[in-house]
Amino acid sequence: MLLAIGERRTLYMVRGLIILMLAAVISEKFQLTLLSFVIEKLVLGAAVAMAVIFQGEFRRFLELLGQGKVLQFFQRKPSASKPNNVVDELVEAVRELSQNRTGALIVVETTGSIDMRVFVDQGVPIDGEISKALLQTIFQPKTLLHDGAVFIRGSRIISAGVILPLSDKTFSRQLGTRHRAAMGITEIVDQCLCIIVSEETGSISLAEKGVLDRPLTSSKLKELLDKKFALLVKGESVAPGWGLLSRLIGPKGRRFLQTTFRTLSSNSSEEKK
Ligand SMILES: Nc1ncnc2c1ncn2[C@@H]1O[C@H](COP(=O)(O)OP(=O)(O)OP(=O)(O)O)[C@@H](O)[C@H]1O
Repeated sequence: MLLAIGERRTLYMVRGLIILMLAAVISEKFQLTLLSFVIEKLVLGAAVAMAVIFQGEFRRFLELLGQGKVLQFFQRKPSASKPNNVVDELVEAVRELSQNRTGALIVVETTGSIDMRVFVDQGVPIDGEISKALLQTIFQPKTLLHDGAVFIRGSRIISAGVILPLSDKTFSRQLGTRHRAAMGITEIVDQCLCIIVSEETGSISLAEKGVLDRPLTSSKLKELLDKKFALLVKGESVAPGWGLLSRLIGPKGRRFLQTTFRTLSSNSSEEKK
């Protein structure tokens, strides 16, 4: 229940915690003792749950703090960017799959790392460099792995045969479960895109945040992917896991945190000298 399985869900959880904290302050102000007691316990429980959810981020934060490199925490992991050849290999594979009417479903991680527990089935680990040949091979109808989605992180194919959660939205009859699965995963996980090649028509679609952009030509797909990853590289330098916090505190808050931590880091390096 309390797994951080997507930025949007996490955002709702943090909002919930903030609402609870506000309710605690208000009930205390109006001296509603019993309500205040209950809310206080709820806030405590929620805070512990959040600490468990973000344990990875906290651990990394404390490690970097100890090393006096806390600024690194606010820098985006290089995996968010995709070198041109990765997008090229991906688009070339999609173009040929589309020409041959070979169905395909590809989940591409954008910012941060997706908690793979969000997948209904995590599929079979591959951990191979992206290549047109590998993608085409996986989606050949005679292979065992062609059913399901391929999951891409950075420049690597992490797994194949991944089963995604389906969207509950009502669809045009033209769109079957492959498209529903693409919309389902992008509805609940913000930090991914999903590329779909229809087996029936060969049409290419791109799903993001539960919305399908279709039909696309392969050159349009390349344009969209290039634009997306260029934006990510230019984007604010906040660690993926903290994208949520960053959104909550806004640009002023980010500047304040970065200045504070820059000062702290320089103080700690001076102390070392
Ligand atoms: N939940 C899912 N997660 C991952 N892949 C799925 C899922 N559901 C279906 N698929 C893939 O989609 C294929 C079935 O596609 P289906 O024909 O129902 O969808 P479609 O959207 O009409 O696609 P197409 O246009 O290619 O026919 C399955 O063989 C499987 O590979």
